[in-house]
Amino acid sequence: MRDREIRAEQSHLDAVYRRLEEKIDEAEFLMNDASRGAQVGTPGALAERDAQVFRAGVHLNRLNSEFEDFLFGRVDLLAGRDGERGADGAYLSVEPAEDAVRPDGGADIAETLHIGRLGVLDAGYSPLVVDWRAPAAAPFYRATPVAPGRVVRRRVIRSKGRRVLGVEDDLLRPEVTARLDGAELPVVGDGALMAALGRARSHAMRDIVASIQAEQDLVIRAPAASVTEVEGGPGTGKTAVALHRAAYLLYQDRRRYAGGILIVSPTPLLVSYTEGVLPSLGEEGQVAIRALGSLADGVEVSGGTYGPGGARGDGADGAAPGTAYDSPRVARVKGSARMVRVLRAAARGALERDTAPDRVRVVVFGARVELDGDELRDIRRQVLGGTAPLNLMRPRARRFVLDGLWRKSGAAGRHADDPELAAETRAGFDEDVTTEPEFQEFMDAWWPELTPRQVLAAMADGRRLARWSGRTLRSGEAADVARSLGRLDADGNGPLSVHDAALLDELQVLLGTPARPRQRTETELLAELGVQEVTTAADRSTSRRDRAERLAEERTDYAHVIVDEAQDLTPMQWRMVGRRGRHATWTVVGDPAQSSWPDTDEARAARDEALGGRPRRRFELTVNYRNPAEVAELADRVLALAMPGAAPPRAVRSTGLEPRFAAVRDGADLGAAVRDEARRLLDEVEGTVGVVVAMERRAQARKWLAGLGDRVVPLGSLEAKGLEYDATLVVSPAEIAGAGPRHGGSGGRGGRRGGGGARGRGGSGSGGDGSGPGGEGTGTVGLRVLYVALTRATQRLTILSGERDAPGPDGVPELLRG
Ligand SMILES: Nc1ncnc2c1ncn2[C@@H]1O[C@H](COP(=O)(O)OP(=O)(O)OP(=O)(O)O)[C@@H](O)[C@H]1O
Repeated sequence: MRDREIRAEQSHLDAVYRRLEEKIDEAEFLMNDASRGAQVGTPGALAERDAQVFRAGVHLNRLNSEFEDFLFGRVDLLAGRDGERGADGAYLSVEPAEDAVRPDGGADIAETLHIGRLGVLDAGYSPLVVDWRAPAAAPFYRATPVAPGRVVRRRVIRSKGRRVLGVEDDLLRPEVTARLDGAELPVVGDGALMAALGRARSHAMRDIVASIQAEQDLVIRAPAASVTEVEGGPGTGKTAVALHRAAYLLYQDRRRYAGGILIVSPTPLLVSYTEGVLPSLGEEGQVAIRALGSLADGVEVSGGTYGPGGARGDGADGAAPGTAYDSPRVARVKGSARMVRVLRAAARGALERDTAPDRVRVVVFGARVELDGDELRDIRRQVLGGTAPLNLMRPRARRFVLDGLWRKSGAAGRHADDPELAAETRAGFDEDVTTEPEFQEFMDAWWPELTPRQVLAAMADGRRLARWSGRTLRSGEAADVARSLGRLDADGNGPLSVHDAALLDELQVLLGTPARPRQRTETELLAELGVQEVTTAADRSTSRRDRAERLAEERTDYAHVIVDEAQDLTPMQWRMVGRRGRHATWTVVGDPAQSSWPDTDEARAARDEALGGRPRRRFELTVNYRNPAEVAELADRVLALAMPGAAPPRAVRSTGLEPRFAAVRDGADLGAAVRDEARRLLDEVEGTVGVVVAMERRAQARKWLAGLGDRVVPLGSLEAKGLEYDATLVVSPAEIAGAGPRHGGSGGRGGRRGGGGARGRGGSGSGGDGSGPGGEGTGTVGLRVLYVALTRATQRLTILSGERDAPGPDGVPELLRG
């Protein structure tokens, strides 16, 4: 029966490809026609022809990129009555017509729809394939056995290129005996979801278009007008849903989202893991996936990542060049909204450099005129009374200095009785002064145009930073921040941390960018010389492309902003991201239980400000598609410590493979044990193995695992965020959670401290005591980081304990004993 069903789907797929080939032939004909170029039609006909060429070209591209499964789904439907449609146009409750099912339980299939990555119509404009994002495709995702609507059978089709490889059916109305074309409706296999979940993982995320679940579909198709907030535990598909939502929004209203969709990801690792998904969904341009450290203009924080709760070190631990890591203490200060005040003072303070001249002297109208230090300070104070960005205050400062010089020049009183002559004298005075190179040099030194990097570099001077931060920062905090910036040279060049990026972005706003005279283009220059503009179509298309690229680079305000792992954004990062979406609608996904930021109240306020006053729709995802139940059960023990009362997501899969516990005792070699355990996992799974260590052990871990091949990935605990591996080796839970040695063997469970009462997953309130990994005791932040580490595995999990974990005789570390 399976073979017969595969053959039936194959013949449908053949028909789809035949139709696509016809379209491609048409497209090629039209393109050749267009390139001959000479035929002139009405503007409307030309526009129509362009649109056809474009659409056919899109199909051609899709086909050429050889999708694994162009066609992936099918639903067989009972006859229906006109159902209600939701705000997104999708049917909400399409119910069968009254007489669709006969009293004896028999029924006929009235309609069959095939679902694919793009819509294809046959020559008579009936759908051969319905685009997965079209409202008509919604029942494929939303129907459940509890609320099947018209769907009798849902089929997932597995195909590669032009070949159908398999089919998996879900029977949603088992009580109905349905017939299709006179024969009983066959049902093959036992569901596609499990097959998808069991697949080996690679270094790139896959789309889930064939198996989106009902609660996920509600988020993907939620109306865009408001803020869509999604919470859910690890593995519930938040990242997957966010990516599919971007594709859905573009499909639904391409014109509106021509302003671009921005997806903000916490780490460059997660960006590279996820960036292949959108092209596979048929969307390439218009969506920018950016890591938090790369949002600010011209700033590129590369390499792995770390969150605010987190990493320590100074970039000397093998991280990519140009990357710096802030200790949790420094990160916590740099991420705090208090920095806004500090940066404002620092930007102003940076004007007063040690090298700034303390007088200006010019020779004008044959006399020497001078302003001394006090006079200049008065002028500066007066100018700074305004609220404009500092660099934009320069013309005002220049005018005030000229006024000061004028008043002292003695020329000011001349021609008091002749305003015209007086004005002429003043103009001559200004021209004489401003054309003097000394004056220009003075202005550049006394009120330089500052760059954000220069101000950040100026903050490396602990004494000055302490002055600028006044009472906003405690003196220890200012000293810590200053020390962390010591790695920059005077112009601010040097390794930046992800937190520095948000500071630079804020400084850019405080300083402003003076308008520069636009460079004239070559064409404009030629036109001025009287040469007629002569361009070819190729020139025009190049310049259009250049313009598109330039726009993409310069874009700072998006139509829709999607924030992944939103629980980790610091207040300063929320300000930075908020600036990119001042007029945007938003989708924000996250999990408070995985947050590595300690000051949750402050972050919440910054988040509220960024999202603005738009109405919010909240969704919760409740099913864990990543972890087998055996792994999830272990992770839930840590969740109970990190967030007592939080409901863990429900794992849908069981592998029968319990996590393995191993321990290194009596000073044995930890590195050798890590290598052995990683090897063992490599033998046991087909795909990737993630080895998660405390942040300070990253460089060591890289050495331990050298030579084991690229299926093994060493990761600092905070770098693991959002990622997944077939197998995970978690090295020393106590180190990852930042449990102090005093917990070792103390008998009590270190993690209880700071738990803070029962709280739902979406609960508000201060979520931690702030001691992060590497801190003095196990704080809730550390436990949340450990929770992330324990929830990365899709198949197998090994826990390797050291002395600090106080493992029992069975190797189970103290923190994980139930
Ligand atoms: N409906 C689905 N069908 C098939 N696979 C799914 C489905 N939903 C999620 N998955 C898979 O489950 C895994 C976890 O998804 P994802 O990374 O989006 O979860 P997450 O909620 O972002 O997790 P975390 O909070 O840990 O970052 C991925 O491999 C994803 O492809």
